[in-house]
Amino acid sequence: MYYVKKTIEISASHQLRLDYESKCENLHGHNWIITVYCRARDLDRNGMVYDFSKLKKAVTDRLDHRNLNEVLPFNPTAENIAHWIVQSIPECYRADVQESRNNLATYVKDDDDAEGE
Ligand SMILES: Nc1nc2c(c(=O)[nH]1)N=C([C@H](O)[C@H](O)COP(=O)(O)OP(=O)(O)OP(=O)(O)O)CN2
Ligand SMILES: [Zn+2]
Repeated sequence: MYYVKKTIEISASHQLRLDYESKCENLHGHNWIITVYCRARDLDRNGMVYDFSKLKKAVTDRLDHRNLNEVLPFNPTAENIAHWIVQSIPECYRADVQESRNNLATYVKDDDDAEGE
């Protein structure tokens, strides 16, 4: 199995919809660090699991310099964003979404989800 990992930095705002009072319900921004992990049993005809440039583009085109509430159809928590990235990129099995130095969420595809790879 081959593995690649790409780290991408984006700037984006969000506000969380929560069932308790929180400052995070106010619109605010982060310089997010997103790490995308991909794997493939075989390389493509270019000798790659997934082109690093294309991985960056897949994330930045959709999220960079955006209000995440406007471009994502779910509550934009770090966990939900990590899950969305894994679902959006077929070769991706894990995503780390870091809001700040202190806050990081990871989603890892279940083995059950990986059937048919
Ligand atoms: N499990 C999650 N908890 C929180 C999320 C999240 O996505 N998943 N997001 C937020 C907010 O986006 C907020 O920006 C971060 O809040 P907080 O940790 O309180 O930020 P601080 O800068 O005050 O915390 P430091 O510890 O000083 O970095 C909230 N929770
Ligand atoms: Zn936030």
